[in-house]
Amino acid sequence: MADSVAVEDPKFTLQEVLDTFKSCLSENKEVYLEHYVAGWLGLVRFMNSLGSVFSFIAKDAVNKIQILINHLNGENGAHYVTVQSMVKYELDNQLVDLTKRASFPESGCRTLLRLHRALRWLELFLERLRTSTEESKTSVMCSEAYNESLSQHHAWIIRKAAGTAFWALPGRATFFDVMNVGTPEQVVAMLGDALPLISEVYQVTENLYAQNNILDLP
Ligand SMILES: CCCCCCCC/C=C\CCCCCCCC(=O)N[C@@H](COP(=O)(O)O)[C@H](O)/C=C/CCCCCCCCCCCCC
Repeated sequence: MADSVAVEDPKFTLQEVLDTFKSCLSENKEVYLEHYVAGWLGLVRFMNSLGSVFSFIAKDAVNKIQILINHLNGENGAHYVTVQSMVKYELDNQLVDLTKRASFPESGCRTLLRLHRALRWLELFLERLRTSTEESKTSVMCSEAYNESLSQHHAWIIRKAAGTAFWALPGRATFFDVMNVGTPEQVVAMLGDALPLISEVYQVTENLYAQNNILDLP
C-alpha cells in the first residue's frame, strides 16, 4: 500500500468502493485492514468531489486513514494485516489507551474505532438513499443517519458543524450522478448489493470490539 493518502485523483465510482468492501472479508470472516482503508479512501474521494464545505470531515477521515496506513507499512505491519490480528497484537502488548488518551493516541484500535462508527452512519445513510423517492432530501437522510449513530460520539461543536455541512449536500439526482453507476434504478440495485457487505464488515468489527471490551476507547 502507498505510504500516503492521495485523495484528488480518479473519478469516484460506487462500484469500485463496493468491490473494495467486498474484498475486506476473508473466508473465515477476518477484516483485511488494507482493503478496509482502501474502501474509506474511495469514500473520501467521493466526499471531496462534493465541495470544500466537507473538507473538515475529509481531513479527519484522511488523518485516521493515514495513521492506519502507517501501521500497515511500519515495522510491525505483519500484525496489522487483519483487524483481528491488530486488536490482538495491540492489546497483548499494551499498546492501547483503555481509559484515557495518554501514551498511545494513535493506536490502530482507537483509530479504526472512529472509522468503524462512521461506517454505521454510512450504512444507515445508504439504506435511506436506497429506499428514497425523488422528493427525498439527502440532507435530511444524512442528518437522520448521523443522529442515530455517529453524533452520539461527537462533541456539541462537531455536531453543529456537521449539521451545517449536511445542508450543503447536493440533491438526490446529483448525488446519484456523482456515483457514476447509471440510472437511478441501477443505483438502487447497486446499493442493494453493497449494503449487506458493508453491514457484514460493520457487524464483524462490532462483535470483535465488543468481545474485547474496546467499544469505548478514548
Ligand atoms: C456511495 C457513497 C455515498 C456516501 C459517501 C459518503 C462519503 C463519506 C466519506 C467519509 C465520511 C466521513 C468519515 C468521518 C470520520 C469521522 C471520524 C470521527 O468521528 N472523528 C471525530 C473523533 O475523532 P477523535 O477526536 O476522537 O480523534 C472527530 O472529532 C471528527 C471530526 C470531523 C467531523 C466528523 C463529522 C462526521 C459526519 C459524517 C458524515 C459525512 C457526510 C458526508 C456526506 C457525503
